[in-house]
Amino acid sequence: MAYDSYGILVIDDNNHQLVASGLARNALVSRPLAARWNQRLKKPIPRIFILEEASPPLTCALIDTPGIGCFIIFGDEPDAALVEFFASVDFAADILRHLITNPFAAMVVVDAAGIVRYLSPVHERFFGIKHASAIGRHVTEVIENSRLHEVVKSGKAEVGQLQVMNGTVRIVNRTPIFDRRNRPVGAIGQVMFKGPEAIVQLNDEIGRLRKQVSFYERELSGLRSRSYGLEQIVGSSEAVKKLKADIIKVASLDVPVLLVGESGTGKELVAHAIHLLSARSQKALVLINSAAMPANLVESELFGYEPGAFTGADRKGRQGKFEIADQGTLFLDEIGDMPSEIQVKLLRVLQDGTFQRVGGDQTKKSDFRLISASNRDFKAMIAEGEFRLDLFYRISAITLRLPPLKDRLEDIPELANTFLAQFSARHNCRMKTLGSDAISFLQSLPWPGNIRQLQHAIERAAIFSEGDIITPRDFEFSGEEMPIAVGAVIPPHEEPQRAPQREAQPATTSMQSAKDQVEAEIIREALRKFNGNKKKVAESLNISRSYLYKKLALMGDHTS
Ligand SMILES: Nc1ncnc2c1ncn2[C@@H]1O[C@H](COP(=O)(O)OP(=O)(O)OP(=O)(O)O)[C@@H](O)[C@H]1O
Repeated sequence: MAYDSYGILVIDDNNHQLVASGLARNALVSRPLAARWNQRLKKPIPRIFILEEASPPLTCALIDTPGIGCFIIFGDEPDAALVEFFASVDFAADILRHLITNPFAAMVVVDAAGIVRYLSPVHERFFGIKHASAIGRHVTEVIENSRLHEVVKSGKAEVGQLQVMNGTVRIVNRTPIFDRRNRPVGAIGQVMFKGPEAIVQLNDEIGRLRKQVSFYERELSGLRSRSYGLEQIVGSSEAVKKLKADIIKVASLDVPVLLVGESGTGKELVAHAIHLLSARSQKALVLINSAAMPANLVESELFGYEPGAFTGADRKGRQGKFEIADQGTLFLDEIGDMPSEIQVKLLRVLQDGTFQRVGGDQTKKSDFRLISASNRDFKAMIAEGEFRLDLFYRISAITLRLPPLKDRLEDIPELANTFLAQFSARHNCRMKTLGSDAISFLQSLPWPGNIRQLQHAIERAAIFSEGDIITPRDFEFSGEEMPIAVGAVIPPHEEPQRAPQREAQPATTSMQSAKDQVEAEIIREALRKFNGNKKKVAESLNISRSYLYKKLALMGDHTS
């Protein structure tokens, strides 16, 4: 059927067609419209709808007054999305009105030539221009820094851009508009007027994130350049000199090495140095901490697993640390905490280098060098049957003993200065120095947490000290803050070493409460490390279990 472009059908209550022009002269159009009009009380007619009965379907609009209906018929293809919107939302017009008059998001509409066709009232007020006076002018004459005319040309939306207008920064969205044949017909600009304070907040947030990014960049470059070589092991005491000489000797021998020493003495640092000085340095150093891992995961972590080996397993299966460490070095930290069933399996791997993945039956081989570490007493563990003697022989072909900090107090100045320099480089701040009284103070302490504890104490003092020179006072607690690790967990039968007496200080009470707080923190940390296992906590801190329970009661622990 050949259509005119438009049609009008006016019809009254008695179904008399008063006007039928254009498309409405065709009975295939007017008849179904008349039928709808006739049924309108039973089935209301939307303001805009598609007349599906016509072929092809036509878009129609209805305007009615009591007794008279006027259908306007559009010959073009119907715009399904628009018609559907108008047909299904009976407050569609209110939405449109809201969009163009919203006081918080002003709108400007330009045509394909960049001429303003509409400017919302809030925008007019903002620019101080008379109502409707912008219409017909090029957008660049009306709106400072506008790019809407460019957006029409490029056809590319610009979202969330900052635009300076009237000396104020606003966030704008610029969107090109296309007709149904995808031809650019104009563009709309939306300006967020609500809450300029939100922009200030956003700016602050961006500034904060930028700082954070640059902090992590510095951290990362520090990590990358960190060679973990011998030079990382700070100290010139005889004990450290001997340790370094031993590391050089054992590194080139391709045999297992066991590192023993209290927590925080630098066992991991030494493992890195041995690996870097060995013939395997170009391959991976794979780290695994048996204590930090739930017992049921140790096996799959070490040996890997086949697809579907257990619930929650990766569908593709996964390589274990042994496989990953092939040709390289495996650092097994806290080996003393390894469950006994895994000890047997580890022994087999160390004997012939073969193993099977969990859930698999294929024998795999890996050639790695084992460095293991522990702060536990192997003699006692073997005597109690907690650690296999045959495994101990296998892992300890060479044993290096790391000296505790209390045996090398002369290294404290060098270590402390290194930590201060690292701290200032990491946080991009001026380096503080330690006064000689602060150094003697640090040298008077027992350091059960060894170098890690010293490092934390130095960093804390660097943060909290007021001046550029750190004094002994800066290692005391401030307000509710934890004091630095002045004391330690001191077994009940031992007397703490006394810190130098300082002026105007309620010495006894503050030292006692400092000691209590330090003990509490160290106990809490150990509880976290050993998942609340009090036997292990007591062992690792070298205190009796009854003393631990007493302390927990004082700390208000109700799990004891
Ligand atoms: N000689 C040293 N020179 C400089 N830094 C050191 C030295 N020894 C240890 N550290 C630092 O002290 C911290 C603890 O060291 P590390 O983790 O190697 O100790 P660890 O003996 O493996 O401890 P744990 O038994 O608790 O795992 C690390 O930040 C490390 O860089």
